[in-house]
Amino acid sequence: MRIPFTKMQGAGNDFVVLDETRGRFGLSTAQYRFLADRHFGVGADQILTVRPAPTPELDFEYLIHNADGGEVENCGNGARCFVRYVHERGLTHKPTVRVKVHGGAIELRLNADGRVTVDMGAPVFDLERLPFDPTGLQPQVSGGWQTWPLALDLPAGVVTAPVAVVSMGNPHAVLLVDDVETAPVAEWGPLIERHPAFPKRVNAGFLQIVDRTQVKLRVYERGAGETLACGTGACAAVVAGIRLGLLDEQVDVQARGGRLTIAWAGGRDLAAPVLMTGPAVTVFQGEIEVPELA
Ligand SMILES: N[C@H](CCC[C@H](N)C(=O)O)C(=O)O
Repeated sequence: MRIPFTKMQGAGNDFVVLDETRGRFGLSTAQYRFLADRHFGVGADQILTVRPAPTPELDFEYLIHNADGGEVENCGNGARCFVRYVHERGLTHKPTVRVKVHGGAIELRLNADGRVTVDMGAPVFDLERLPFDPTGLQPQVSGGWQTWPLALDLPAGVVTAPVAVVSMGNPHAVLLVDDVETAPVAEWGPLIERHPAFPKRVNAGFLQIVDRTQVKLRVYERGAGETLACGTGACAAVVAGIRLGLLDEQVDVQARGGRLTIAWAGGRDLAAPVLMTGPAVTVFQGEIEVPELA
């Protein structure tokens, strides 16, 4: 099956975008994995799919599949690319669009300066909804909130990683580190991602606080490995930093692939939405022959 696609990136987190507004390709998990493969397919961290809105109050539906082919609840950098895509393709002329995602609905705005602002909705702290199973874990009080001491079984022995847990529709575990450049992302990331306390696995964020309005972040993403930026991860990290009493309400997040700005008034209202602003770039368009893969 020959499929047209658009390659996009948001702060270095890269995507294959598929237009299913006029019909579906009916791709299997293996075919999504093929599209994301950097040697045999196009190559991407996630595959984004544009579909017509399921209900009149929405403008589109937005599906996200990780590089491993699994469908997930939300993708922040992808959301910014999504709104640039639907404008560039003439699928809408509305500067702000409301989009259904697996984890709920989000609002996307294309700004005059070319950056994109996304209302990512309110963070979720309910452990069952995350989902996070705290059985056998004792929370550690930290700055008026809490972290959970995950035991990680490293070759050199067991270490404890105290993580803050929060959902942006998708699950995140945030670990404070002194220096992101020397943080054990490759070693600890996969162990946190697949830790038994996370029944649906988790995205693992490594957060360095520079000051109350600037942080550095690396994320070992569920189903994709370390990416150059993670939008929901940036939201989750800033939310955790604010709840731990370490950050102000607007924070610049420096990821390896670019800068995102996150704002959350959670110090006053935990149900406040998280607003994320950042770049969204179209890299190229193409077509690819996708083999029949069950
Ligand atoms: N790996 C994530 C999905 C993509 C999130 C990330 N690319 C973003 O920009 O939010 C998950 O499994 O929940």
